[in-house]
Amino acid sequence: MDMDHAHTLSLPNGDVVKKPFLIGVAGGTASGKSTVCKKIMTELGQTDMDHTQRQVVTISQDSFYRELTAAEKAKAFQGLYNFDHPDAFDEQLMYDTLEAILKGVKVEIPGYDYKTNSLDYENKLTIYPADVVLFEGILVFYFPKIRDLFHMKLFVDTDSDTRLARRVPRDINERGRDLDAVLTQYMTFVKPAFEEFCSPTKKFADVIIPRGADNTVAIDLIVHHIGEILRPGSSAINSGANASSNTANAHNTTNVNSTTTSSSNHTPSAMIREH
Ligand SMILES: Nc1ncnc2c1ncn2[C@@H]1O[C@H](COP(=O)(O)OP(=O)(O)O)[C@@H](O)[C@H]1O
Ligand SMILES: O=c1ccn([C@@H]2O[C@H](COP(=O)(O)O)[C@@H](O)[C@H]2O)c(=O)[nH]1
Repeated sequence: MDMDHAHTLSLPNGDVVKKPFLIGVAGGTASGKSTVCKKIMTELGQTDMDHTQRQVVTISQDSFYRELTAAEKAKAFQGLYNFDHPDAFDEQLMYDTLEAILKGVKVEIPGYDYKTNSLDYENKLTIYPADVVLFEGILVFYFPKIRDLFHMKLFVDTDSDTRLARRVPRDINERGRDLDAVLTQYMTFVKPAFEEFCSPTKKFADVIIPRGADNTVAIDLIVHHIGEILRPGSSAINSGANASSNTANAHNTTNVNSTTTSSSNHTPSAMIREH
């Protein structure tokens, strides 16, 4: 297979397929990862479009949870299963799937049913070769081999009180949980695992988005950058944030403020790392 152009791959049989630009979107639970992805897709004009025609698609890391045994499911119903530990995910399947996507192969990904804690093969998502693939989840930067596949890495940085305040009603209203189980799971697993496994991966991000989807300045900047990358003839895919140069220096950041004044007291709209 020949990687002869920034946006396409030439197959040995002469076919040319799209070479997607892969973006990782990490962040704590209920930080707004899905909402940020939706906003990016909307701003790139991808809503109200047949999914086979989409240039931008979003995949959730939750589609790569390992299947639970009956005993594990019984624990999960009481909030006593650790879904926030890296071992809860099928790392190899995640890697193989992203590799296939990067090769322009059409893949099928199951949905995830939070009410039954299981993969949902009735609601599969077919990923057709796309220009941009967003892969979102709490631990998408945790696994080094997977981290190295991303051309761009975003971290949605929402404070833990706000995340908990969002998670409780979401899990009760949308994920079929009761208050006791939500709080038990949060205090026993979610919070400690965030500190141990998710939060330390923030240093790998190219762009940190404080306040998530509320941060329209950061989202506009990201959308503009993606637009530049996708522009025909652009060489941007091979520069800047790049899958082959994932040695982001945690100290090498530029703060982009939402206001024109640059007082150090302002929370930055986005922190863009320079490579
Ligand atoms: N900026 C925001 N303001 C208010 N509610 C939000 C905001 N962003 C997300 N939410 C809500 O918080 C919950 C979690 O958001 P979601 O995007 O699903 O987070 P994640 O994908 O990180 O788990 C959802 O119910 C969503 O509607
Ligand atoms: O069956 C499950 C699977 C996952 N979870 C929790 O979901 C979050 C990750 O999803 P977000 O949308 O990023 O919040 C993770 O913290 C798991 O604890 C679950 O409760 N049950």
